[in-house]
Amino acid sequence: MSKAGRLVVLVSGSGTNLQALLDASADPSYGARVVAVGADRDGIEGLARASRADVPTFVEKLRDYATRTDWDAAIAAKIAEYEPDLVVSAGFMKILGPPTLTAFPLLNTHPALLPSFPGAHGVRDALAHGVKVTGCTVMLADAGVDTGPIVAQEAVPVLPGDDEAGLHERIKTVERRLLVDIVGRMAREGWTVSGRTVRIGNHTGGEST
Ligand SMILES: Nc1nc2c(c(=O)[nH]1)N[C@@H](CN(C=O)c1ccc(C(=O)N[C@@H](CCC(=O)O)C(=O)O)cc1)CN2
Ligand SMILES: NCC(=O)N[C@@H]1O[C@H](COP(=O)([O-])[O-])[C@@H](O)[C@H]1O
Repeated sequence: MSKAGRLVVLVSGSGTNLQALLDASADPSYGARVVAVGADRDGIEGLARASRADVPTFVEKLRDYATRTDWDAAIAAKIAEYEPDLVVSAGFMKILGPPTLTAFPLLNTHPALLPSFPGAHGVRDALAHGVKVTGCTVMLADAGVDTGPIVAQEAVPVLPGDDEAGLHERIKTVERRLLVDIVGRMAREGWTVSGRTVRIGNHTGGEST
């Protein structure tokens, strides 16, 4: 059974999911704390949020490395410096390779109901398809793109006149609550993975979370 007290959170943008985790971890009973924040780019609000919270940060830019393999090795090594129990991808916009995936559990949050609309533009793609219901997904990442086992999902209605930004903000309100809940439960209760089923705690019933 895995536990998740030490979190490294990876961001690429505004970091509102990160901020929700920082706020939650201020309560010692939450059971997890953000020990570092990493990014693939600098000058983003997510890094500023970490600095304001006195959390160490690091940036590993793909363009600084000769190959993607070199970048994969570098970001995995940087993550390892902080000895995380769980890495949380919260708006991190790079696919992570085997050096990270084989060393740490990677929890990812995605603004669509996987397996629908995977990838970097889930909200845009769902809206373009004309769905009436979308949502968010928290999953354990594997080597694929948003193909890992699903931990939790929550639906969000698409409203008439929604544009991508407005729908995404509505999704993020739900997503932040879901991510904070799941990370906290994983940290306090641990989790197991059996095939595509993730069980948090010692549940032996049919539920998957
Ligand atoms: N091994 C994995 N790593 C990551 C996953 C995953 O499922 N497996 N999820 C992503 C987050 N994500 C969706 O939730 C996602 C983010 C970005 C992309 C993507 O196509 N990225 C491109 C570059 C895009 C850019 O730089 O703007 C790329 O990596 O080449 C797909 C899915 C986090 N990591
Ligand atoms: N496919 C990855 C992806 O689209 N991730 C999404 O980026 C947003 C980041 O918001 P934040 O930086 O304010 O937390 C979140 O909605 C997250 O699900």
